[in-house]
Amino acid sequence: MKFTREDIDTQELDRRRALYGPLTAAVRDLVDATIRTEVDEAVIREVQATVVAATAKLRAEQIDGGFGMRFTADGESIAWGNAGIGLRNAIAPPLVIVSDDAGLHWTEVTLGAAYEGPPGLVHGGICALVMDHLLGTTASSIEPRFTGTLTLRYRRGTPLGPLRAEARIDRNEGRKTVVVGTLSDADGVTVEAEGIFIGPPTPTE
Ligand SMILES: CCCCCCCCCC(=O)SCCNC(=O)CCNC(=O)[C@H](O)C(C)(C)COP(=O)(O)OP(=O)(O)OC[C@H]1O[C@@H](n2cnc3c(N)ncnc32)[C@H](O)[C@@H]1OP(=O)(O)O
Repeated sequence: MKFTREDIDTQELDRRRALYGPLTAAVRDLVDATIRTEVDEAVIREVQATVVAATAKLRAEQIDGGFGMRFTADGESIAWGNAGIGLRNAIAPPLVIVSDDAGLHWTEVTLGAAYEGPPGLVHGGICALVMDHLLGTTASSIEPRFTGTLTLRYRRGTPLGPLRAEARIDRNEGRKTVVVGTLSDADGVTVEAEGIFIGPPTPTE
């Protein structure tokens, strides 16, 4: 697994956020526009050439493989390639997860055309991505946990549009943390989730 330390201060972190965040948002918008455009063929071909040229510019200098998980000297995590929350990942919705003192974790997100499965509904795998990340973050609120088993019950279709997901720890059993949660639209719950998240063995195990 790729965990690395970035020797940068908060000011530099903010500068990079301000640089890459808008690029990612523009690419995300491009994905949505690509799905929904009705412009004529000549414009499609022109845009394709423009996008190919832009991609070639970005490829002029690249890292090998994925972005990995980086940490600043202050312990702040930089998971910018992450498929759920990555600041530099246009595939990511992106999720912004918040929590309260009572242990509730939640995220409010709008999923558009790029996340469609059945017509007008969110793809089941995308629901799983949202719930895996939210429940995993909840499980990892004290120490890191990996998904062992994720169980989802799709109660009804999840419409594209604004959604809210919530999670809380149900119980801890040694290295295992069981987390439960829901995904909802304005009319109520669409998906129920339960996850068993496993931590690394303690040195004595
Ligand atoms: C930190 C920042 C926030 C991060 C948020 C992250 C959110 C996203 C989370 C993810 O998506 S993680 C990526 C998807 N998951 C993986 O890739 C995990 C792949 N699997 C593994 O690495 C290992 O199989 C795992 C760490 C889950 C367990 O391996 P171990 O060798 O440590 O388990 P072990 O066999 O020692 O079993 C320990 C306990 O866990 C139980 N267990 C093991 N695997 C399990 C499993 N898959 N499901 C349920 N329980 C499991 C096992 O029965 C046992 O229970 P008991 O202690 O009660 O006997």
